[in-house]
Amino acid sequence: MSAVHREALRGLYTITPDDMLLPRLSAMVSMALRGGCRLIQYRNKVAPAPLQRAQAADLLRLCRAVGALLIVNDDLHLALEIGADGVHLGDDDGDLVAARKALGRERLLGVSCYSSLDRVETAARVGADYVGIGSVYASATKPQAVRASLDLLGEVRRRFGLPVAAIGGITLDNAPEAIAAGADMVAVIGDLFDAMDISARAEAFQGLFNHGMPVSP
Ligand SMILES: Cc1ncc(COP(=O)(O)OP(=O)(O)O)c(N)n1
Ligand SMILES: Cc1ncsc1CCOP(=O)(O)O
Ligand SMILES: [Mg+2]
Repeated sequence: MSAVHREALRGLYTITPDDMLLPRLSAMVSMALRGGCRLIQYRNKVAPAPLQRAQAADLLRLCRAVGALLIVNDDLHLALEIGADGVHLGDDDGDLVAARKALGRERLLGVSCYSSLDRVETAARVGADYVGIGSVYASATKPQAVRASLDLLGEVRRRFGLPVAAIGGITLDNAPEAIAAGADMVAVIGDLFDAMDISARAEAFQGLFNHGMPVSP
């Protein structure tokens, strides 16, 4: 993994909300980038494939302009097709070994591990670049998600040395607790994109990593 990639695996990890409008989604992600976020995941569970492709390509353009990384959720082929910086795969999203091979060493592979140390072990064995742990808190975006304990964040970090993204119900209020427990990244949808000022909220999340305290409310 390059130094640039390693550096990006700390801080706010912006995950996109389901949105059927390309300009609106791009405008929202631009605000997160303006707030200093340098890691974006394109996740859209409702858009048809052609719109997904167009949205992901536009987000990649925005990320490239500021030196941020774009990870595509679920879809290795889309990630490779647009030349994204990596893919994030869960339990049902395809073979991890094949994905690692197709991505090469330069592009990132993120793996959802839920609350399972066995899955973290598998992710480490196949050469994942980071793991997602959660849902750490109750998530309005994905209420049915399995829950993971805060303690697991630190345990995964200590035992496997892989960057850990805490996900699920993360807010500006509870993120310090997740970071103190061992999260290298906080992966956020709702509390970022529901904010009145998305840039300010992104900056506040980033500030938790830079100074240990939010920059602004
Ligand atoms: C950083 C991060 N961690 C976990 C997930 C969840 O992935 P998955 O379990 O495949 O669920 P969906 O996101 O596809 O609904 C994630 N996307 N990102
Ligand atoms: C994709 C995913 N996986 C577990 S919770 C979740 C959704 C996270 O969204 P939010 O930050 O709004 O809880
Ligand atoms: Mg998935």
